[in-house]
Amino acid sequence: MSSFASLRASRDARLAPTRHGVGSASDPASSASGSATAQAAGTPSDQAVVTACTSTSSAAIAGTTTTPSPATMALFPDLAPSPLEVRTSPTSGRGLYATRSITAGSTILVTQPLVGAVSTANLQQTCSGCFSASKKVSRCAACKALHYCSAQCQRQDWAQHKTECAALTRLRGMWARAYPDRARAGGDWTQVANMESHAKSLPEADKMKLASQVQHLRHYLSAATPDPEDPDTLHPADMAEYGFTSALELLDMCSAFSVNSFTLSTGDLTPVGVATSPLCALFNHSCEPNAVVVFPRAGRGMHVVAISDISQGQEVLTSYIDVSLPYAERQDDLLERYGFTCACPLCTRNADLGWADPRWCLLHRGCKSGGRGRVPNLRHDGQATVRCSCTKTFTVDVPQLKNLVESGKSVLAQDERGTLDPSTALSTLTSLVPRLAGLMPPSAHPLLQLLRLHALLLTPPATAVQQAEVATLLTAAAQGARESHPENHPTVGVILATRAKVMAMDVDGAVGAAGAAAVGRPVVAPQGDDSLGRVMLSPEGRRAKLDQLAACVGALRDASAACDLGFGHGGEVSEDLQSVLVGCERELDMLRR
Ligand SMILES: C[S@@+](CC[C@H](N)C(=O)[O-])C[C@H]1O[C@@H](n2cnc3c(N)ncnc32)[C@H](O)[C@@H]1O
Repeated sequence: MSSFASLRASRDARLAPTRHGVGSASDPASSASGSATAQAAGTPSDQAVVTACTSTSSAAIAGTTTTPSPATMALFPDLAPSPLEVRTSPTSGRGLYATRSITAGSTILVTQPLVGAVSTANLQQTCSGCFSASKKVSRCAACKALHYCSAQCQRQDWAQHKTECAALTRLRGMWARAYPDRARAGGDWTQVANMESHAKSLPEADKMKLASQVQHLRHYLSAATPDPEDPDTLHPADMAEYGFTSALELLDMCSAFSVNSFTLSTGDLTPVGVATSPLCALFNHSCEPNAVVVFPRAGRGMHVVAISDISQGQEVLTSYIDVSLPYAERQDDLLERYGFTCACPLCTRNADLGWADPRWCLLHRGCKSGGRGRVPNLRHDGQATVRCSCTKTFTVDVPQLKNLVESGKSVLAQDERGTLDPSTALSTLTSLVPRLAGLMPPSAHPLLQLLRLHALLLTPPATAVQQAEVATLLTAAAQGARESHPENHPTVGVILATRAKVMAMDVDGAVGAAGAAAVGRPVVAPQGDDSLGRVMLSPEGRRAKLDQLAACVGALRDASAACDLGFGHGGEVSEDLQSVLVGCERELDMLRR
């Protein structure tokens, strides 16, 4: 975790170059997005910032004229060895462009996040040093808030954690005194200043939310150094001490962190917090990205991986949101948090009324061409007529559909907040998932996410029947994810990896029961052990077992190939798959002899 420990020094450091004109005329972007100081002072750069923030078209539009941004390049030495350069487009501000052709699966950039923070819900099972998810973490004895997987991680994080540790310790004590019942129950500043902020163009209500965050921050910063004469009162920190001269500057900084943060995730894409990297924040967005930001190995930084071939001069685009969401939700998220309307090819396609987006469509039962129709307006009362891509129409009971979709979203929201009760959720999903699957394909929202959650709640499977059920759920999820994500997206790899590992599990003594289900064979029960402890099988059982193991090996190889491209040839998921694969191949080999 990073803190504001060196804020004052680093702000001082960044003020000098800003005053001497980092934003030169040859680099309009750096003056456009400018420094917080310049914007607050009301220089001409203000207008440029507002223009960039309210742009409504995508950087991905072919033919958009771009200009190089050498001053921004100079700010980021990590860019020098990468095949990327900063250019500015009139529609989306600065962005990163390929200086040579890049093939799918290549790691384009590796960098350490400047700031990383584990979210509250994940604090107790995630190391705040390397951000790996681990059951064996020890908490910081002083603040009792952060956890570490090793003494080494804790030592390395101490320089960052020291000030916040003091603040958290004091805040914990104050909170316990205020709520005794509840307590019993339970870088580089120049780069930061260069991040885009939308503070000035935000609607009033959003500004108020930001202002409340600023107040929290001021209290938090002062908490580490109590007033000796009044230690029980928390006074907001004097931000002038940190180099801020106006409230707007502070709003700007909080807004910039919100616009430029990334989901911090484990090697298998499980979200555990937020990370900020001013360098990675230079990537513009597309809902059909050609690159992804991943954290393939705990503690080894964030990697930007190409998921399709990128030609020289093409903009490298990542996605700021979950690309499997329907158009309306993607647009809402992007407008609310990032202040722009996306006009990427996927969003543009939504205007084609003859196209049923796999993320938001209904199955046309009995359609010979497997056609689908667009989900009607869920505010519609009663039956709605839906046109299938085969041109025929079918009807849908809208209130019933709305009810199912909303129940699904509510389960997902509980899961995101960390308030999900697993046994209640399991019983809800056992009836909800098949009902939704009768109406929509697995690629549609929220069915795709529910299939994954249902499988997760049944993992590790307790019986061979459950094992087969998990494999079936994940087979559907993988099929859905392929349709709702760009090719080679690591999410598909992670689903395939989970499925393959479940198939290879030894449940009820019947190895690869899910593999049996996958090839339509009965589960093979062992007939006992021989004198060497080897499992004995009848000839028929041996043949079935061979098929099961072959199915597992096939699934593991498919997953491995998908993860290779999605994570840039390496990472925890790929390594894990390799070790399971070696075991299954060895077993298959022995059985064949
Ligand atoms: C993380 S920053 C990306 C870098 C930014 N262009 C800059 O100059 O610093 C996010 C901001 O870039 C702009 N942006 C990113 N992708 C865009 C797109 N597809 N269309 C329009 N604006 C975009 C928006 O203003 C957004 O809030």
